[in-house]
Amino acid sequence: MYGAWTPDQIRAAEQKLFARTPEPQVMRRAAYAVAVHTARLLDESSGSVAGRHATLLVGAGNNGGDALWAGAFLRRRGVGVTAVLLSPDKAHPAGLAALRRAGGRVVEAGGPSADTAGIGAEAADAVERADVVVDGIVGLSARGGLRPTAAELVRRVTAPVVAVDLPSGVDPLTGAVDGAAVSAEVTVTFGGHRPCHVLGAGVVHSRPVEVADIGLDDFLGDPELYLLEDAEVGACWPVPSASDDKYSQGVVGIAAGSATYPGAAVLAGGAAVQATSGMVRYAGPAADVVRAHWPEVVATGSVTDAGRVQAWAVGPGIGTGGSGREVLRHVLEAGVPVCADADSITLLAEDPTLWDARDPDAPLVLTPHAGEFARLAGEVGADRVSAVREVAARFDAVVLLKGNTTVVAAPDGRVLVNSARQSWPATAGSGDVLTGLIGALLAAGIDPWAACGFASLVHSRAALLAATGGADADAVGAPIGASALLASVPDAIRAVRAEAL
Ligand SMILES: NC(=O)C1=CN([C@@H]2O[C@H](COP(=O)(O)OP(=O)(O)OC[C@H]3O[C@@H](n4cnc5c(N)ncnc54)[C@H](O)[C@@H]3O)[C@@H](O)[C@H]2O)[C@@H](O)CC1
Ligand SMILES: [K+]
Repeated sequence: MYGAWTPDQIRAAEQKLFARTPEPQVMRRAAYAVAVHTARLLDESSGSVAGRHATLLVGAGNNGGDALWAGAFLRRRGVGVTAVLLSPDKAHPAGLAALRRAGGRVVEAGGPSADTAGIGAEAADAVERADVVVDGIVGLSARGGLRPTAAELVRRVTAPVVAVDLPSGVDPLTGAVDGAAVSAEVTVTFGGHRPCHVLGAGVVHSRPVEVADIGLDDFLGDPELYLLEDAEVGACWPVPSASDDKYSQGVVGIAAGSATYPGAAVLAGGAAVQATSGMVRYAGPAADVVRAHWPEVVATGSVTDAGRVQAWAVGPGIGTGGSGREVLRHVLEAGVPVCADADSITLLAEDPTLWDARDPDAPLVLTPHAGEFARLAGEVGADRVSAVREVAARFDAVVLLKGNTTVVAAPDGRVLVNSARQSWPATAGSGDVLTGLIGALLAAGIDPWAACGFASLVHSRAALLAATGGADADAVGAPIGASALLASVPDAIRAVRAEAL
């Protein structure tokens, strides 16, 4: 897992770092990393470094300082450098002096020759002929969308962009974009990810993020967010070993579907079958249909006569009436980890006495989409991380909020996120598959918070593989249904396990 820290956490860590290493030296380290990645991008995109032209978009603070120092380093590589100052009187003095000493040009964004859009001729020309642009407009102190001049300059950029710390125009904390924002070919950040690199539109605007070491690691503390890596999911995914048998990997019970809606039971049960080698029990009125699709599932007509299980997944398609409520109550009383999804969440929101049925020692996982979350705890709002963290603590449950970026909060405040990169999982029945994956991992004894993260990563990977026919993340895809997603689960598990080798 790797972490993402908020601007406040980063600033606090930087203050501790500056007690040991002078700030100007830290900035030069940061700027040098920016210069290295800018030279690499120049080489990749225009075939050479020396003789090429880099244009720096320089804001009023230290983000601009990084860009100016990076420009000075690029000058040593024979790159022509022009700094476009958005706030000439506030541009970082030392960085400006360093760039000038190194033979860089400095122009104002506006100035007397400004056109109707407020852009001066020299600035327009610098953006026009850039082979690469370094975005030093704003970083950790960004507030709101880009200001008009910055937005107009960014609109005119056609060359590839290296974003310093984060793409300007993206909210550092939520990743939200309100109006214009830089789209970077690469983002160079310092010490660790920021939330905006992994949340909302920020994921797309940041593209790959390179984390430069500026000596911050010792001072960062626990991150605001954790991110899973494929390799660790692959390393932890339960697979049978010599000493295993059909019981030892955990038996999961699936309480889903109804006679009228058997599909959810087939998808959730199938996902549990594909996820691990443990036995899968199904309990509910869709037993015949489930048996027909998955003969390995041990199916019974009701939860009351289902055998022992190590975990339950309950909810999809059970309905929000009396029978669904009794199924949920029985499962909550079973005293094993429960993944409650779909109708279960609506039932829990409508009937608070159901919480009393819960065995206090048995972990509960809730997997709402935004609508179910709202029923349970009100509208999510822009800061999804804080909302999910608060609800997880309130209900003493692991809460997985579905979305393009899935947010998983544990009752103790730990939050992990998984970005689906594209939106292929947004299809009917997709949630039923996720529930089956989570249930199987809970039965295998995986920590509920981690189980949600692992399942979410494999689920989004399966969707991508199904949509692109097994190609890589940026390949062209086609819309999929949940059955295709389910069919790609084994490929997704193989893919992440292969990364672990
Ligand atoms: N303190 C340090 O020495 C270090 C800081 N670092 C750099 O410093 C940056 C933080 O610098 P600062 O805190 O000085 O502030 P920024 O450089 O992030 O922002 C500068 C100014 O831009 C203006 N601004 C805010 N929102 C804007 C928007 N939407 N559009 C246009 N302008 C906007 C504000 O006046 C703000 O003070 C980091 O992102 C990082 O790049 C790194 O070099 C690491 C070392
Ligand atoms: K920036």
